[in-house]
Amino acid sequence: MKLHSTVDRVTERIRERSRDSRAAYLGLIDQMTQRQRGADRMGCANVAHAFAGMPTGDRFKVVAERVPNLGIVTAYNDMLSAHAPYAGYPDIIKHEARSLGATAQVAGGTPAMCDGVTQGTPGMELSLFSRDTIAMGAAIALSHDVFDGALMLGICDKIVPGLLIGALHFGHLPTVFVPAGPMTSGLSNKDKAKVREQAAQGLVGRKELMEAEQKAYHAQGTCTFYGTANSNQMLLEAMGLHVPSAAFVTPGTALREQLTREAVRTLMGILPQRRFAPIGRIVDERCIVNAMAALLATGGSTNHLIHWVAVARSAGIHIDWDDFATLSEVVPLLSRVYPNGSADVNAFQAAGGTGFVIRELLDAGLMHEDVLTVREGGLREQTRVPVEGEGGFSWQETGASGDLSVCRPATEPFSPIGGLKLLRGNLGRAVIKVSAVPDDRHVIEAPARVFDSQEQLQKAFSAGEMEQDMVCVVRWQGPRANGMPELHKLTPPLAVLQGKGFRVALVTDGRMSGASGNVPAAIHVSPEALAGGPLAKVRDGDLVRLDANAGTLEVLVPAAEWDGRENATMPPALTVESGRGMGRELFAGMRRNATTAEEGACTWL
Ligand SMILES: O=C(O)[C@H](O)[C@@H](O)[C@H](O)[C@H](O)COP(=O)(O)O
Ligand code: SF4
Repeated sequence: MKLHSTVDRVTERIRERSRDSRAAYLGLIDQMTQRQRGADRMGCANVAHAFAGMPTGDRFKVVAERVPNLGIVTAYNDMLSAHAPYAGYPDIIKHEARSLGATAQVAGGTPAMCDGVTQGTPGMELSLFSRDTIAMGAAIALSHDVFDGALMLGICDKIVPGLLIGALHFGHLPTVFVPAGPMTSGLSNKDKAKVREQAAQGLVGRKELMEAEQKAYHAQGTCTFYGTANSNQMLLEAMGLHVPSAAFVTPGTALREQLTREAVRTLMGILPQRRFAPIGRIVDERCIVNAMAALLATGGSTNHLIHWVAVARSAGIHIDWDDFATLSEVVPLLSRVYPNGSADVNAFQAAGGTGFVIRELLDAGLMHEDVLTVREGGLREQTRVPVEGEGGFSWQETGASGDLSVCRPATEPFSPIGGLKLLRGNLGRAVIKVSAVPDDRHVIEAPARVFDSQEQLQKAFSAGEMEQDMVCVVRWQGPRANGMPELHKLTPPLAVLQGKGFRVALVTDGRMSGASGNVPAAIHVSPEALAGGPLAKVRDGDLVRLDANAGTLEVLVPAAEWDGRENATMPPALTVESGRGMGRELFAGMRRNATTAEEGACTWL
C-alpha cells in the first residue's frame, strides 16, 4: 500500500529538521562500530576484571574463542508487578546464549519506580526524573563496553523510555527489548474505578476499597489497563525492537519463556558478524513516526508525548507536538482498551493485539514498512503471532479482529482520528487524550478554580466546595516546579462531579497517568507556571474554555486586563528548598536543568 501523503510529509519534515543532529549521531555510531570488539581492544586488566565473575568456561570462550558476549540491562525489582517476573530472566538468557555458542552477563541494573505505588504520594515527584536516572543507569551498565549486543529488561512507564534513551546513547549496539507480559485479568478496571468513586463519596470504606484494589492488582505481570506501560509495549512492537507479538503473553507460561529465548536468538541474528542492525540505525525517523502512529491508533498514554520526544532526541531526531497533531488527523483509532473502553489488555491480545494494529496501519499506508528491525522480515514480521505448540511455538499470520468492540480494521475505525490532540491558546500549548472522554465533554467552558497542589483540590472536594461547573487549574506541577507528577488521584473526585452532571475539566502543567481518562484534562501545559507560563496568571472565577474539537485552550479575559496581570508565585512551602523530604532534594539539579514537556523534559541536554 502506498504510504499516506501526510505520514510521508511529517516524516520528511522531521528528517529535514533533524538532518545535522542525525548525521552527527550516525557518524558516532560508525566510529564506534569500526572499533575492535571489547575483549581485543581493552587492556588486559580491564578484560580480566570484566570477565572474572564469569564461569571459567565462559571466560575462556569470550576471551580466547572470541564468541559474542551479550549484555543484559535489567530493571528487575519486586515493587512493580510487571517487573517481578524478570528475577529469573538472566539465567534463562545465559542458558540460551551458551546453547547458541555465546556468553551473556548482567551488565547492570537500573532503578524502576512503580507509579501505582507512588501515585498521589510524595514519591511521584521523583517519577519523571527516574526516567533519565534509568537512562544513566543503562549507560553505566553498557559503559563496561565489552558487549556485542544488549538485551533490555523493562516494561513500565519511565523504564522503557529510560532504557531506550540509554540504549540509543550506545546506538552502535544491536539491542532487543524483552517483555514479561500482563497479569491475568482480575476485577475489571471499570468496576475498580466505580468502587473508587464510591469511596471518594464516602459510600464505601477502606476495607471494601482495599478488597477491590487487590482483586484488580492480584498477580505478577503488567497491570491490565492500557496505560503507559502497555503503551510502551505497543510502541516497541511498532518500532521493531521486540520479538513479534511478545508484548502481551502471560508471565510464567511456557510460551513466555520460549519468547525470552527467541529474544536471545533474535539478538544473535543482528550482531556485527551477522545481519548487523544496531539500535541507532533501527531507530530512524521512519521508526519514530511508526511509533507515533501506533500511539495515536491505540489512544495510548499521554506520557509518550513527552517520553518519545526525549527518545527521538537520543537518536538525533527532533519531533514535537505539531507532528503528533498532524498525524492524529489521519491515523484512525483502531482499538478501545481501558481507559478508552472497557476491555483490558488481555482482551486486546485475544482480539488481535499489536500484530493486528500494525497490520492494519501498514495496509492503510499509515506506517513505514521498509524499515530495519531486529527481525529479518522487517516491520511486516511484527504482524505475526507466536502460537504455542509441541515443544515450542510456530508463527501464524494475524487474522481478522477477534472482537470488533476492542479492535477495528482501518476500514471501519472507532474514530477517523487518533486518540490524542494538541490544544493551543493564550494559556499555552497542552495535550488531551480525547479517546477516553465522552463526546459531550470535548468542549468545556466554565469558571476557573485555581489550586496550587492536588491536595488542595482533594480537600476542596471533600469539603463539598466543588458541586458546580468548573475548570480546575492545578499549577506548579511542571518539570521544574516539582518534577511534573501524575495527578491521577484527581480522576475519582472529578469523575464523581462529572457523573453528577457538572461540566468539569482539569487544566494543569502536570501529567496524568496513562490510565487516566474520562474527565477532559488539558495537561502538560507549556510553558509551565514556574517558568512564567500563563497558568501563573489565572484567577478564581476567570472563564476558561477547553475546546478539544477546535484544539483550543483559552482564558476569556479581556486582553488588556490579561496582559496587565502579574504572575503569581509558587508558594514557598511547596518548593524543594522548603525541605519536603522523600529524596526530592536529590533531583533538584534535574529539575533546574529540565527542558519543557514539549521538548521531552530532558535533563541531560
Ligand atoms: O501512566 C500510567 O499508566 C500510570 O502511571 C500507571 O502506571 C499507574 O500505575 C497508575 O497509577 C495505575 O493506575 P491506578 O493508580 O488507577 O491504579
Ligand atoms: S503498570 Fe503502573 S502500576 Fe502497574 S506495575 Fe507498571 S508502573 Fe506499577
